[in-house]
Amino acid sequence: MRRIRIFDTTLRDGEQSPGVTLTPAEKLEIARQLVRLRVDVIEAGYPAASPGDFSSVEAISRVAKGVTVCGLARAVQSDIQAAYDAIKEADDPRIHLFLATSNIHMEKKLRLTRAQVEEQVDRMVRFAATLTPNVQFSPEDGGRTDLDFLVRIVEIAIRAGAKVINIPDTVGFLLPSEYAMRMKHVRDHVEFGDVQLSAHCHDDLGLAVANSLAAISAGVDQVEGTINGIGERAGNASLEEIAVALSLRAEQFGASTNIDLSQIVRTSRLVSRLTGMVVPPNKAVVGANAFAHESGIHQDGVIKERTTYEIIDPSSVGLTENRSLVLGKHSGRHAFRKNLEEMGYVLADGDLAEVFKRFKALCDRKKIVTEEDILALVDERYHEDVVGPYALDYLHVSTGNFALATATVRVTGPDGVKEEAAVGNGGVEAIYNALDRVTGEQLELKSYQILSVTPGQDALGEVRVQIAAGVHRVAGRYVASDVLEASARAYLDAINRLIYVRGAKMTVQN
Ligand SMILES: CC(=O)SCCNC(=O)CCNC(=O)[C@H](O)C(C)(C)COP(=O)(O)OP(=O)(O)OC[C@H]1O[C@@H](n2cnc3c(N)ncnc32)[C@H](O)[C@@H]1OP(=O)(O)O
Ligand SMILES: CC(C)C(=O)C(=O)O
Repeated sequence: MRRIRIFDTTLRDGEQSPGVTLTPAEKLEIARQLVRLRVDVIEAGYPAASPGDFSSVEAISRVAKGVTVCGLARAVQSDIQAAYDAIKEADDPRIHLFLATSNIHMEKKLRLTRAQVEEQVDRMVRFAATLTPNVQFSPEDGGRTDLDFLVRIVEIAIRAGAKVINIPDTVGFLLPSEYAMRMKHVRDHVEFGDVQLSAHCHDDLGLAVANSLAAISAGVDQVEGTINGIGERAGNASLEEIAVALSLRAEQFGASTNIDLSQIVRTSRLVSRLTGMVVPPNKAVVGANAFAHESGIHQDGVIKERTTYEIIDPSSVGLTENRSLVLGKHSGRHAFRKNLEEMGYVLADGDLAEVFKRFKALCDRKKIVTEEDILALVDERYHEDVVGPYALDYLHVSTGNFALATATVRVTGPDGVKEEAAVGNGGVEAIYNALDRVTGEQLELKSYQILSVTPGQDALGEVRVQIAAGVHRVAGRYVASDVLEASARAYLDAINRLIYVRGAKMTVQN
């Protein structure tokens, strides 16, 4: 059986989702989980994009062992050099460079002729190959590139030293049969030798996974995608869907992957929490309803025999019942550490002590502490690595059903401690008006969501917000047992990230 290599670009193309800004510590945590998931390649970011991106990719290269770590670069020397400098300590560093080859991109965006693009591909792939033997080249918008020209470009890239050729359907335009034909055509018309062929699909027509699977049937060696299908516009191919489809229908594809399917649900939840991108309930494999049966006939069938209506065994993708851990206010550090290890988290002593302290505080407020509660506490630890300029010291909200709500906040910021009060139509609006006064920011609240981390009246509430300020759109989130406190802190988190995105200094502990 052929082995398909899984190339994860959650940290690069996934982070290109509007509103998603991951901190270096959050990226590192996702990378660690991708190693547990056993992906073959982690595209860790775009090192030339910013100093923050560079240092995240560098940190991931040092920590993510046993996988290929890849950095993206335009076909320009400075991007390629930055990519190499960031990944050079990885076990297997890969430079991924791209240059658009469709007529529309060459004429309107790059303003280059075909001859110039050919020359630049040749020169830049050769340059990348002087830095590392593991060079991947992508003719961007390969899905809309003239086929003869595509063949020509692939020949040039291979001759110049590329070891992986990725043909992206950058704008998600192709149908599965067309994408498969394109892959076959390239393979049939170019001498590949041991060079790998790769697929990279976008979901503009909802066909990213179908196109990726069609490419596998057509013989590609590698597929690229993201966890939960996040990414530019409508997103990328969902890696978890591809991995499960390949596992379930291995005979039809004659292919398998190295993915540890039991890590899928955990990975999906981590990515959703850290990116703030909620997984739709009806999403295949990882949606909340993916294994829920509503109608009587289905329920009857599943009770009699699960496989009447379930083609995937939920436990195979790591979906275990939310077991209530036998952990409470009388539990000690050892039991807590052991439970965390069973969930896949191995924390350093200092981190463990911090999470344990929060766990004890939570036990005072909550009767039953579940696995989800503890995962939320662990995630919050990473979350606090964003040491932006603003921190909430004090919050008081007064609200009812027939008067304006009032909120008083005290915030430590770049100019010291400030206190403000404001009114609003509800508690949250009052808080946000007060925080706007404290920070002096002109913000537009684009979205606000409260999610219950666990069931029950004493559940932890997670608030996710998206704010816009000028050209920037960023997300913030916070988990707390009080939703008004979570609302305030999520908003401040978004403001801190906004400042980070604008290039302000941020302290991060790796
Ligand atoms: C399909 C994809 O997902 S591609 C990856 C997308 N990811 C990103 O863009 C990462 C984040 N990007 C960034 O931080 C910035 O865009 C940077 C640092 C890469 C470049 O920033 P700037 O130098 O300010 O350029 P800007 O983004 O405005 O414009 C892009 C320039 O690169 C050129 N360019 C675009 N693609 C390529 C390429 N593959 N190789 C070489 N040049 C390219 C454009 O033609 C344009 O050049 P021009 O300034 O001569 O017109
Ligand atoms: C950089 C390339 C591979 C890309 O992301 C795309 O074309 O969608």
